[in-house]
Amino acid sequence: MTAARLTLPSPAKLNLMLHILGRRPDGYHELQTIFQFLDYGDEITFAVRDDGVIHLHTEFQGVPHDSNLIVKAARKLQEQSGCSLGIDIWIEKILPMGGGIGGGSSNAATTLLGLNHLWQLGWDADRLAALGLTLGADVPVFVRGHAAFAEGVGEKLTPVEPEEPWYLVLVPQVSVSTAEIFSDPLLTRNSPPIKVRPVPKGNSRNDCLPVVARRYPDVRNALNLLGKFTEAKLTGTGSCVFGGFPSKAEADKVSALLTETLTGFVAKGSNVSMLHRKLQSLL
Ligand SMILES: C[C@](O)(CO)[C@H](O)COP(=O)(O)OP(=O)(O)OC[C@H]1O[C@@H](n2ccc(N)nc2=O)[C@H](O)[C@@H]1O
Ligand SMILES: Nc1ncnc2c1ncn2[C@@H]1O[C@H](COP(=O)(O)OP(=O)(O)OP(=O)(O)O)[C@@H](O)[C@H]1O
Repeated sequence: MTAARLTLPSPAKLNLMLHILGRRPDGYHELQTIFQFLDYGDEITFAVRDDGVIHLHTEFQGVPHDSNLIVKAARKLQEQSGCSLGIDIWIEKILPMGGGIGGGSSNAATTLLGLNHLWQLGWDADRLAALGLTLGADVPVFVRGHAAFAEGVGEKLTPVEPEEPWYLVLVPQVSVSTAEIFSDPLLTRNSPPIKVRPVPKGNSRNDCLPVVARRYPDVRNALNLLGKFTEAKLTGTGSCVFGGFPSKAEADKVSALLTETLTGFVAKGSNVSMLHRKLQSLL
C-alpha cells in the first residue's frame, strides 16, 4: 500500500504595521501588528510512516535536524495527541531565514495542519493554535490562516480585511536577529495602544524600523531605493523591506529596476492563506 502523502504550501507573512506598547515582566514585548499573507512561500511534502519516526530529509544550513521548527512541531503534536504514526518530510525552501517574513513559523503551522489531516487527529484550530504558540509567537496566525490584527505577543487575533495589493519584497542579504532588535536600548517601547477598530489610517509605521535601519546599512539602502517608488516598509524585525503596488505590472516594473543590484520578489497580498485555500480544496 502507498503511504498517504500530501504537499502543502507554507506562505510568507508581512507585518503591515507594528507598534510596541511595552515590555512584559518576562522580557517579551507587547505588540499591536497587522499580519497579511503573501501568495509566495515554501512547499512541504509529507508521507506517513507507521513506525512513529519523524524524519525531515531536507538539510538546512545552520539549523540542526532536531532544532528545526518543522521537526519540533511534528514531535509536539505526536506527543500531545498520543499518535503512534510517524512522518517523512521534505521541504522546498525559498523563504529567506531571518527575513521577518515568518518562514520558520509558517513551516511549523503547515506541519501542524498537514499532520492533523494525515494522522486524522481531528484537532480544532484553537487547540492547534495554542500548541503553535509554544513554538513561536507568529505560529497562531499561520494556523488560523486569516489576515489579522494581533495583540499581546501576536497571539490575540482579530480577523481583518486590508487591501490585497501586489508587493515588491526586497531581501537584503543579512539575517537580522529578532532578540537583538528587541533588546536595543533605543527601541521605541511606549507607543500608545490603538483602541479604535478598524485601525485608523496613519498608523502604518513599524517601531522596529529606526533601530534596524541604524544597525543594518543594507536594510537602510533597500528602504531608500524602494522609497523612491512607493512607501517602503519593514516587516517584523527585518531584514525584508516591502512596498505595495496596484498591479503586478507596476510591481514588476520597479522590481526590474531594483533587482539589478538587490535580491527580491513580487507577490500578491492575500487575506486567506494559500495553505488554507489548498486544505479547503481537499475537503
Ligand atoms: C517581530 C515579529 O516577527 C512580528 O511578527 C514576531 O513578534 C517575532 O516573533 P518570533 O520570530 O517568533 O520571535 P521569537 O523567536 O519568539 O523571539 C526571539 C526573541 O525576541 C524577543 N521578543 C520577541 C517577540 C516579542 N513580542 N517580544 C520580544 O521581546 C525575545 O527576546 C525573544 O527571545
Ligand atoms: N523550518 C525553519 N525555517 C526557517 N527557520 C527555521 C526553521 N526552523 C528553525 N529555524 C530557525 O529560526 C530562525 C528564524 O527563522 P524565520 O525564517 O522564521 O525568521 P523570520 O522570517 O525573521 O521570522 P519572524 O518574522 O517570525 O521573526 C532561523 O534563523 C533558524 O535558525
